[in-house]
Amino acid sequence: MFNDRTLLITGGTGSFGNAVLRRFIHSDLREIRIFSRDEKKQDDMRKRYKDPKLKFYIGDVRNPKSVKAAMRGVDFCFHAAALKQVPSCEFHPMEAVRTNIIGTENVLDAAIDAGVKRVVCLSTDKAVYPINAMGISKAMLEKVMVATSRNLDATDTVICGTRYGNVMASRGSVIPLFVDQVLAGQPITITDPAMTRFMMTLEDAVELVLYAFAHGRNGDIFVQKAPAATIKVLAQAVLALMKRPDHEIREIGTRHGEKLYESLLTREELAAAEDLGGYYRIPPDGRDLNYAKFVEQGETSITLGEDYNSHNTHRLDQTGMEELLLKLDFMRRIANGEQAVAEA
Ligand SMILES: O=c1ccn([C@@H]2O[C@H](COP(=O)(O)OP(=O)(O)O[C@H]3O[C@H](CO)[C@H](O)[C@H](O)[C@H]3O)[C@@H](O)[C@H]2O)c(=O)[nH]1
Repeated sequence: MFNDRTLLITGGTGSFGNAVLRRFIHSDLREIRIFSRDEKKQDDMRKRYKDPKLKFYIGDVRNPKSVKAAMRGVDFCFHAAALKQVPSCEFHPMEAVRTNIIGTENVLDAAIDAGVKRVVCLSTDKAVYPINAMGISKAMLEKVMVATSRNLDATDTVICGTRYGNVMASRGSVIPLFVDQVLAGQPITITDPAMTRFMMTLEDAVELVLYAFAHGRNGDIFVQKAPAATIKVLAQAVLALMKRPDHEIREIGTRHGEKLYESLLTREELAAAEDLGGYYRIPPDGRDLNYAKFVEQGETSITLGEDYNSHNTHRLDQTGMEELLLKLDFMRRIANGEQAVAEA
């Protein structure tokens, strides 16, 4: 699939980078470059994989020089470096601007200059109708990606993107939190029982990026269709698997910057998207900067439909949620009464 080429993963020490490595360390890639700021995590990875194919680059997407140096000789790039925490971006929005927006510009510029063949940028459902600084900065990442992709005809580079929802049981997320609360004998805290979230595994996220890698044209954004569940059903499913169905559940209310449901496609995008079965392809807007088209003429089709969101997608009941949870190694261990640590 990779044909003896070199892959660079920005933010490669995170859970996505690790999932890619678990899958492709023994593939036909010649070299995998891990680019991140985190010396300690790079060292842990070096020890864990012990593979000469892996090369480590200390750097920061905010620093164009460091990105440029790592990009030389690269064929493919997965751009996963980001500030992802909603609260920290909310209090430090300019940090999100520097990493998620300017950092993306730096990565794309360096990739184009280095003649990288394919770049896939990772975004999130929180970028759709964004209400918090993290989502807004990721929406701008997408805009930077699409705008840059318009000018690539004379180059060898294709850049596209993916959007995915919450990764189930990632470290610091709600599933390991519920598990810890049960094990500590504390009530499970749920924000709003009716709140819904898309449910995706880390492997789903890797699949989606590979799909984009294989099929993406300039400016495309790919979305995976995914089921969703209410937080109440999620809590009940976790308790059932831990054989503690009567454990106390406490409602704490919606947190700052949080939505009742997440959207993966706006209705405007859904009207233009290509349905590929398990995925949607959102093509870039092919119009040029002709203000008459933007300002004086409209389209009626887009006002009729709905967006694609975690309220109107396939809804899991408790049994479905339990089945999905059991696909996670972490949750299988917990259900067996073993100790387990959530994915980084
Ligand atoms: O004590 C809690 C904590 C969370 N939730 C609910 O569980 C769902 C998922 O919450 P997570 O904290 O697991 O995930 P978020 O959707 O809030 O976002 C998380 O994933 C994002 C990436 O998409 C960012 O990394 C973000 O900072 C991180 O919190 C939400 O509906 C939330 O309201 C509860 O019911 N109880």
